[in-house]
Amino acid sequence: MAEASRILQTSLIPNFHPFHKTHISQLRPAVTSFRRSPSTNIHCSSVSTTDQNTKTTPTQNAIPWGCDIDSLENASALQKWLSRSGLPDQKMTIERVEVGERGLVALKNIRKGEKLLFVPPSLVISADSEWSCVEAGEVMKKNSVPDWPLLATYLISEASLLESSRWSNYISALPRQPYSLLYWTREELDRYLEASRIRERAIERVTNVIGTYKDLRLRIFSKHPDLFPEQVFNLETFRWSFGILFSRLVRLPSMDDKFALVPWADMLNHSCEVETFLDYDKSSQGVVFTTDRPYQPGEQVFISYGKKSNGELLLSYGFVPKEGTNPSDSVELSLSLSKSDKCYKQKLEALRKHGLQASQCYPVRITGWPLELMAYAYLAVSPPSMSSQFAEMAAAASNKSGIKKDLRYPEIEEEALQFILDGCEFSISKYNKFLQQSGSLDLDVTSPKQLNRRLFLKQLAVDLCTSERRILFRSQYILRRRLRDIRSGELRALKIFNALMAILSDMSHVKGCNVTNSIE
Ligand SMILES: C[S@@+](CC[C@H](N)C(=O)[O-])C[C@H]1O[C@@H](n2cnc3c(N)ncnc32)[C@H](O)[C@@H]1O
Repeated sequence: MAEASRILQTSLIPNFHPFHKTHISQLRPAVTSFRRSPSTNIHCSSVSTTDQNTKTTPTQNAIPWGCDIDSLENASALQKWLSRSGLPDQKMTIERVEVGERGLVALKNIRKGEKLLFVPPSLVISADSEWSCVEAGEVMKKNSVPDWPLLATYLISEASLLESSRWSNYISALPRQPYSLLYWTREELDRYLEASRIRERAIERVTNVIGTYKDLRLRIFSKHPDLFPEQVFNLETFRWSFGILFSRLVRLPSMDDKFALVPWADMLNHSCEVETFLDYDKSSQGVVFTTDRPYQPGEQVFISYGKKSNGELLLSYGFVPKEGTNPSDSVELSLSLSKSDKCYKQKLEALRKHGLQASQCYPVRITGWPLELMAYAYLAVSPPSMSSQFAEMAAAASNKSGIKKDLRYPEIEEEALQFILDGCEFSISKYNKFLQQSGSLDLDVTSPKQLNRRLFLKQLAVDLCTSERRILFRSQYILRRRLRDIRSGELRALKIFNALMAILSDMSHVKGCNVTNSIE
């Protein structure tokens, strides 16, 4: 899943908008993990988040293909089929693992810098793959459907053909219900992720999946009901196929950035320590990745799904790395212009010129915040007398390159830092509220199955919120310290100034006296 991850960090754009790039690499054990007990069998009943017309019914929820997320039976059938179909002998095998339930484990000693996998292009699913139902493929291509919706439809089409599809062994080993926020209900997102910006990202993603499905239905499926019957091509099957794409699709740089599902390679789990990624290797003519560390027999082999925050990993893959283990972790801090600002309109206009809004989100990391955020803060606090600088502040607050970002306005530095601190503290208070309440959130659940699911989702949310709050705590500490320094510096300067003034006034008093005296 090297590259699969690249795509996942982007949001799905309806109406066939193309997806952006992402990155994938690889890794090793020890780092990540959410404690998912294999015995905790969670069956999520998914419901559409926003769209009433396309709300799913319970009967639609059961996807008649795929397997339980930890099924080794189907995985070993996949392994046998791949070997028969041209996958060379492997130094890894699929096993049940601590991190990620199923994963690839070293069978032999593996050296650092060794190439692994060698999945031939004939075993890779991409937009160019042949459709078992040739007519359906032709219709999709005639309509120039972009890669993501095309692949989502392809997967459903092949899955519905069961054994008649050449991919049946692959599809049988895919999770029946991928872990992903796509499977959280709106109520669950609101309940557990209220404090985190990931909630909005998840809602947006679900909305986009629904939009994409409706678009396909309107433009294509409704015109060819024989090829795309609604019993098969419906919102629930699209939720599944997009869930699979979000958690497994990769981009292969050496294959013209082709998006692909790479059977076998997509059994590799993620760890945050590795930076190499899957790619097509021209010399061996297969999809490979190069290890960046040695592995011993029995050790799980990892890749990286890209430099993603914990929230992004939860969004696409349904897990949260252990607190403090993800160097790419960040939290979205939301800041807004004050409506009571005398220059609100002027500032908003300046922001809009650069594609920004009155409220903006910026990623804050444990190591600090971006220059863009500081520029936005300057703009938000700047007085009317600085209106001639609004344009440069707004430009620097945007993510456009080639613009000077490291602006400094010492005269409003303190206000700007206080503004960011207020934003952090407001956000922290939301996390505090959720984390304090989280113990009592599930008391009303009576069904044990539902309780399992709820506890599981809640634990993910608690892990995410704890890691996001930790970053904010750090920022709060840094901001308070800087403000204290500024203020104590100012105080010192003020004291010196006052002392000087006192001396001067004494002197003039003495002089005055002298003058008076002399006049006298
Ligand atoms: C590309 S698949 C990897 C293979 C997957 N474990 C399987 O058995 O099908 C990605 C999925 O694996 C799981 N996963 C990967 N890395 C993980 C990690 N570090 N911790 C927990 N789950 C992980 C998540 O369920 C994720 O959606």
